[in-house]
Amino acid sequence: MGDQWMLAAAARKISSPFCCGGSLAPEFPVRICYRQQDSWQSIALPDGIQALAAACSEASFGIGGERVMDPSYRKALKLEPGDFTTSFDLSGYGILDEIKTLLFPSNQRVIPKLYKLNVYAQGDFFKAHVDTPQAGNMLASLVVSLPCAHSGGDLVVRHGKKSQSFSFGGENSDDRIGWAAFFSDCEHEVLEVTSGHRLTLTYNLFVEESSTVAGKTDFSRSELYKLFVEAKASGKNMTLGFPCEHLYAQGSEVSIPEALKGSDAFVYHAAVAAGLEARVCSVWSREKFGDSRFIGHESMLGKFVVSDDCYESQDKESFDLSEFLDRRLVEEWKIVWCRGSFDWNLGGACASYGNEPSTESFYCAAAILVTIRGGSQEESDESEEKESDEEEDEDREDESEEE
Ligand SMILES: O=C(O)CCC(=O)C(=O)O
Ligand SMILES: [Fe+2]
Repeated sequence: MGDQWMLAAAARKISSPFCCGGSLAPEFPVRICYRQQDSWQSIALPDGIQALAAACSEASFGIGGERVMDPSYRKALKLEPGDFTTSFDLSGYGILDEIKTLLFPSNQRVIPKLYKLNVYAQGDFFKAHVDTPQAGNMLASLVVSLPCAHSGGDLVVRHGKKSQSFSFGGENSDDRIGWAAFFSDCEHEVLEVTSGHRLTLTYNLFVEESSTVAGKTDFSRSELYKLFVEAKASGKNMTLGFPCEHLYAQGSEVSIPEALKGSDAFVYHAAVAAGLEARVCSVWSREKFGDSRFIGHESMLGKFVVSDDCYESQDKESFDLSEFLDRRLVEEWKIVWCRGSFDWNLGGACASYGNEPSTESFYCAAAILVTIRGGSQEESDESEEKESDEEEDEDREDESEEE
């Protein structure tokens, strides 16, 4: 089916950002009240940063289930939310509205939870990691850099082959607030602070379940939507598969479509807007957790590809999940993958470097499956067989073209 390449091309054209940021001048000095042993101290930034730093403790991070203090990977100071209060009011500056517009095209309700205060002094940094999902509905992270003179300490966020830097330091860093938000599965790092103090508040951004408010983004203006409409009118029966660009928290307790991020949400909503049935499947490996099965079953994120079945490799050593996804799902479930060459990001970030230790929460690969119901079942079986033969041929052709 040639259409699948057109659908793939249209899906690739969706340019939904994976991060965003900005800067603003606070109307009033930002105050911080922090606990110092048995008393509380108050400072008005940018003054008092040395004393605030002295009240902080060293910041840890997670490798798998372990909490690690390793100054060669992360060197920074922290205060827990219970140990400080601040006059900085996130809702007062329109930052969340901007994040919602750019990162949440399906208009989910976003709830920020203050996570930490961090001080990065000269020579401090945080190497590449992803933010450990605190729950399935934690989709993004927000860093707010408070007024404090410093240089260096850029935040670099990566998503696939793309990368974006946010620089809060340099001139005016003592009287401006800088911020950056990104989907938490995107790898990011804080480069070394070369002078002064980089003072940040970090927030986890959660979406509220069943909070999608229709009408903000018009999905029907996209080329993808038009192709979905054509596919629906074609009378064919088939299931189109779109590998997700983002990773998703395993065991997510949020139901679709709220849990979807950026361009993945766009694909889902364009299909639904075209009157098609869309669902999300996800795949993960339990290998690192003492159970070497590849499992697919019902999840709150949506239906797994393989429903309640467990897929146990006959030969665990040679089991290749990418192969499984690419070939067996095409052969057995007749999924027509709409994508160019795709490197399944099989939760590469899972259970490795996180900002928190966790063996329970990790990210997994996901795909959006769009079902087109056209003719009768008999016709559908025939056409599916034919489709799958043709599409395998095309797949092979495509691969050889790309090589
Ligand atoms: O401070 C920043 O820009 C990012 C910090 C971070 O990645 C974290 O605390 O997990
Ligand atoms: Fe982080």
